[in-house]
Amino acid sequence: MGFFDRISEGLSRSRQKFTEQMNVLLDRGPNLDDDFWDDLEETLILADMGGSAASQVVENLRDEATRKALPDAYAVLDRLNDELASTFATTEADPFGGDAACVLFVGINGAGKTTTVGKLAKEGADAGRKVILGSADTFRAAAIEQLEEWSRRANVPIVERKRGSDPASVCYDTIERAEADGCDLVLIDTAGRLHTSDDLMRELQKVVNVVRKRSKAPVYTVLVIDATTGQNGLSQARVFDKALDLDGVIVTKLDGTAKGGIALAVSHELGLPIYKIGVGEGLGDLKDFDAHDFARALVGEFDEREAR
Ligand SMILES: Nc1nc2c(ncn2[C@@H]2O[C@H](COP(=O)(O)OP(=O)(O)OP(=O)(O)O)[C@@H](O)[C@H]2O)c(=O)[nH]1
Repeated sequence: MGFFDRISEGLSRSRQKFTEQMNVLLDRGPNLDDDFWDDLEETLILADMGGSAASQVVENLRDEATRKALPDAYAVLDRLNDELASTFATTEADPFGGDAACVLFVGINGAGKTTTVGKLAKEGADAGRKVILGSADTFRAAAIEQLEEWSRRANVPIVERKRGSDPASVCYDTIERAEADGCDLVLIDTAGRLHTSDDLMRELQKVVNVVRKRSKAPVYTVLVIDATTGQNGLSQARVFDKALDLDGVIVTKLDGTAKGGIALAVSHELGLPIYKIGVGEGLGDLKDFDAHDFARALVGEFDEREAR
């Protein structure tokens, strides 16, 4: 299955929900009155795209329509994909682009951090990079074993300490070993924690600070969000970003959720790029993020001529 088809299949539930709302909107005819714009904004919000992104998208389309570039609702919906795509935050710096990088994965319990680290280890090793894993999730014994298993699958080394060790010191050791062995991609898994737990967030700040001070390679702090948590993902992102000054986001479990719009909400509101998306549990189920493909998979393709 091709790349776009895989994302498209994953986002089919999000798309179905969106299309149903869109059909209700179009049943009223193609006039661009106030009700149309209000309903379009509501449709975007219902698709979990967040109030900030939804109002920006509607404002831009409304501006274009006023300039007569978009004469009716069919033309507006035909433009929607491009407008959504351009609402995602972008960046030049890509931790997985090939340059040396030290990447810390943070997020709530079960978001998919360990699985994502494992998939990235394999992807990096297959691309000929010298990868090393750090298991700074010293809280859950199973997490250490899980990461060990991924290190075997990807055939990359792992630095680990016994359960209960200080996570910051595991990071320190991982970076030392990476530098000694000439590794150019350091992937560090951290323990899942609720963003509402102040103590655990402070512990994570310490871990991030140690890594930022110690690593010679650029450090990226990446939030892993489970798409199925919907708007809660936006609350998580706000708190993690405030505490850690995030660099970007990876959105997992986009397969089978109707809440794929959360990727846009987080990226737009916090100005964070989406580095990758997870569309399944398997090794090959982590995809590069492409805003146009994502928007197309999220809302479907509206054919203006067909609708007329
Ligand atoms: N369907 C689906 N499942 C995923 C995806 N990514 C991860 N998972 C599953 O989500 C579950 C939790 O993943 P983990 O990687 O253990 O999550 P974690 O964030 O490391 O969890 P903690 O260590 O508790 O913080 C596992 O069953 C994974 O297989 C994805 O993109 N799609």
